Amino acid sequence: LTFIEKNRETKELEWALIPPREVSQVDGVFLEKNMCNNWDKIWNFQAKPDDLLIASYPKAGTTWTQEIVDLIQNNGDIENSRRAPIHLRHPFLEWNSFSGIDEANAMPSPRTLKTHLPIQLLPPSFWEKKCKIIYVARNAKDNMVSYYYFQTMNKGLPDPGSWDEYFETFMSGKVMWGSWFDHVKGWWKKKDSHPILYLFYEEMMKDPKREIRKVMEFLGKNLKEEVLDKIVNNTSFAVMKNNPMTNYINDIEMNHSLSPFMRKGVVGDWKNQFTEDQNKRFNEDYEKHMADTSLSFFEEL
Ligand SMILES: Nc1ncnc2c1ncn2[C@@H]1O[C@H](COP(=O)(O)O)[C@@H](OP(=O)(O)O)[C@H]1O
Ligand SMILES: CCc1ccc(OS(=O)(=O)O)cc1
Repeated sequence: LTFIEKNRETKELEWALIPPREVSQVDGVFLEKNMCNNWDKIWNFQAKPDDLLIASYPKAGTTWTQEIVDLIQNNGDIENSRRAPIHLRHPFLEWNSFSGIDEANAMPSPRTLKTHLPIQLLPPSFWEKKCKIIYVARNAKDNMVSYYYFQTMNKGLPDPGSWDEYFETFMSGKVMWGSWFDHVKGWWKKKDSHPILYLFYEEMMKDPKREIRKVMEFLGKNLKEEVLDKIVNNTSFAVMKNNPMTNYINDIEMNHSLSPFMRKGVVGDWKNQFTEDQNKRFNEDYEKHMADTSLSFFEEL
């Protein structure tokens, strides 16, 4: 075996020995057990008026949005955005392994923070301080497929079982951070009474420059066209897949040989995963869940 092959084997063996995280609940929402045990600390987090929060359901395009925001804040300075891995640049509020709350508290303002919490579990200080929030959403079918592969490679999350099993788990909302339906609908409603920029993964794929401009305006910045073009290029899937500061390559809980963090980055991959039966069942359930919202998604481009 070459050194690289041996190293990979050792890493995979180490990964296999990491015990899966335990899950518990806060107000009926499944969260990692440490988060639930530390819930008071999370709930009582003190946001500041100039905090920016990036919120999403897991696997909706969070990292992509984070990198876009960071580059806009740094006027397109690529070197500066490569100063640290994305989870250190933007504390992951509720995630204990990265000590999200402690990192946020230690960070100088203005801070950019990340969360996957559903609207009803967001610490109230974000509302009290009227913090700007960017929410990114992705169509449920692609989001489900992406989450399934993420759970297969990430020991920070429960083992998803087979795809067929996972389909049922996701539809019932018994996944970490809760039901996709409640998440996207809750944040959609809140945008009418709070400064929330609601983005869609599919729109970002269709016209990245237009969506990046929206983020820039929301942040009150004014960048030249050439800087915007630079940001478009540097936040493409291909560039971010090769960027060690955005691809979680050094996270010991992730086994990228099972499924890379930067997996496919497309709209419509669900067609390669859903059976005809699952698609039919999904569409029926979807109609019921989404009957009470004006929110709609593209499932293909
Ligand atoms: N620059 C980019 N362009 C398009 N998709 C991207 C992207 N960066 C990350 N993604 C995709 O966004 C998903 C991860 O989202 P999150 O950051 O919320 O975990 C993954 O989807 P896939 O698993 O479908 O490939 C990943 O490949
Ligand atoms: C391992 C912790 C972790 C990292 C990233 C997660 O979500 S997302 O990629 O930002 O959607 C979730 C858990």
